[in-house]
Amino acid sequence: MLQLHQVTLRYSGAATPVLDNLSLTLPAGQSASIRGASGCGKSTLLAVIAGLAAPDKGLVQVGDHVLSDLPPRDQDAFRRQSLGLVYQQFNLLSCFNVWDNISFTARLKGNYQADYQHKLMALMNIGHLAKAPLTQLSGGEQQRVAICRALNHQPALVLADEPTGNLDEATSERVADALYTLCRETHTTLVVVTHSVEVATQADTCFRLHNGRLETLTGNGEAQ
Ligand SMILES: Nc1ncnc2c1ncn2[C@@H]1O[C@H](COP(=O)(O)OP(=O)(O)OP(=O)(O)O)[C@@H](O)[C@H]1O
Repeated sequence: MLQLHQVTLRYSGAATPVLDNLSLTLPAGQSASIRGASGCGKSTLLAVIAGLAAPDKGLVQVGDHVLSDLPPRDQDAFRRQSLGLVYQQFNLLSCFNVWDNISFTARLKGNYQADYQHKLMALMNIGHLAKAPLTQLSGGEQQRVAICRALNHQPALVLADEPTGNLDEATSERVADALYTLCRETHTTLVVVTHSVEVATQADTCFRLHNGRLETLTGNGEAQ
């Protein structure tokens, strides 16, 4: 279960809060998509859920953990164990090849399984790139490496910021399908920020972020 309770965040110097008393309940294993105008606060919301940005007020609860109640070291451990993050800018390690980038977090967590990694890479159609240096990859290929890395340690919650932003329409559809299907199969809670209607509408609940609050467009996830 992912729960946000009356979360407010205002960046210093901003006239209004980017998140304004925002609440959300998403049952474990369900997926949610978040759309909204550029600059409305979608990436900020993901950063708050991940505990990477502290709200001025409100609580974020992932499973049994209220992140802000944990000391910093335990927050880091929690992120390593339980979160899979797909960043807009990929944040891959350019000194490693594709295989080692994808295995990195799973090795840190101690649940690296080569068979599972092969499966993920095949689903994302990058199996042939295992030995390739990152410098030889297109933006779309790097994006799929980043998605595999986020899923490989089998986290309880995956947060994906524009996971298909660099992909053509056909590849975007395939990658989004694989992401949603894998998360359903593994009972992983998934939050996807996207501008794509096609990607958004595959989620169990579709939200729009507007004026600092979430509105439910379709599905039965709860928000305010
Ligand atoms: N660290 C920061 N300090 C101050 N303002 C910030 C910071 N990060 C983001 N902002 C501002 O907060 C607002 C929301 O930014 P955010 O990146 O969350 O929007 P977004 O909805 O993800 O945008 P996009 O769809 O363009 O990626 C923007 O006006 C942005 O300029």
